[in-house]
Amino acid sequence: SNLQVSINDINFNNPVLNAAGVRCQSTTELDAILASTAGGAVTKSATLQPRNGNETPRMQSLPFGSINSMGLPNYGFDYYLDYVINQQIAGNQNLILSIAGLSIAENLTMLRQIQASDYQGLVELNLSCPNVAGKSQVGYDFEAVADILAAAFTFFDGHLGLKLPPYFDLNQFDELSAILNQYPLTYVNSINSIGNGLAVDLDTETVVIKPKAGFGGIGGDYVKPTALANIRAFRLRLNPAIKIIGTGGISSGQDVFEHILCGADLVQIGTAFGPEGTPIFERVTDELETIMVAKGYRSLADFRGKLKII
Ligand SMILES: O=C(O)c1[nH]c(=O)[nH]c(=O)c1Cl
Repeated sequence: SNLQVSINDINFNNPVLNAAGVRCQSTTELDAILASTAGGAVTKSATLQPRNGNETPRMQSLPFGSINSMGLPNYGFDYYLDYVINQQIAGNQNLILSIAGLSIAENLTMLRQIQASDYQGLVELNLSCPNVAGKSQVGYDFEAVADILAAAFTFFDGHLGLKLPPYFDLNQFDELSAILNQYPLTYVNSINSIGNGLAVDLDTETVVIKPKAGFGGIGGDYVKPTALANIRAFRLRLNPAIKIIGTGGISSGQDVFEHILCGADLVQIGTAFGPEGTPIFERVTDELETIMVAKGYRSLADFRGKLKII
């Protein structure tokens, strides 16, 4: 079967990438993803200056997923811009440069530097980091989202995607989609972790991560129903020119199939990529192909967005 996808003339051999944040902070980690079956690689969300991030323990695996409050540890914007440009020079177009400034001004500064550079690939503006103390997720402030997009598109003409937090109210999908449809966005990526969850250790009767008194973003199996709902809701509301990347709760070919059935063009794996490593990409794409063959689908377009109601 044909697993190929194109996003604005950028061709992917298969739809399965890593999600920003897991095993993608260093060039070594990013090279390993590109050397694997993954359809492409996403960089750890960058801030203008390098950051150490929050105190440890800041990520724990849980029975059905993960909890994290990493606090945006990264080697700084220049490190990642250099990497994606070098990959572009080497002929690789399947990179996504993720940025997560701590202010609207910082995000616009990074976008201006990208605009001034030779980078032609995808840019993911992360509006949904839940783990910087004192900073609420921009994605939950619709006026701030509108302000940042209005400012960005006065100068930025690259391929801009938005990484959004999960929403849980249908009126939010209506209201935010009406804003997003006003801009030439390349894609929306739903979802980021479900912010400020809590996990408990029965033996010690403590929380399991140190930052923010144990509150952190939840990922993995726990979040798949929320991810599928966000993908479906945005697909039904957004301009078809705005593609969708599905993230959240993927650890099998079936999960990928479900994300694409709900409307995803590409998908990203975060939590499950941690313990399994790069072999997950071959396993998951093989499982997806097996499902497609069993169902008689020859391409992703045969079933993308075709979830039926009953
Ligand atoms: O704490 C983090 O670094 C982090 N953790 C997440 O779960 N999502 C994000 O977007 C980020 Cl930026």
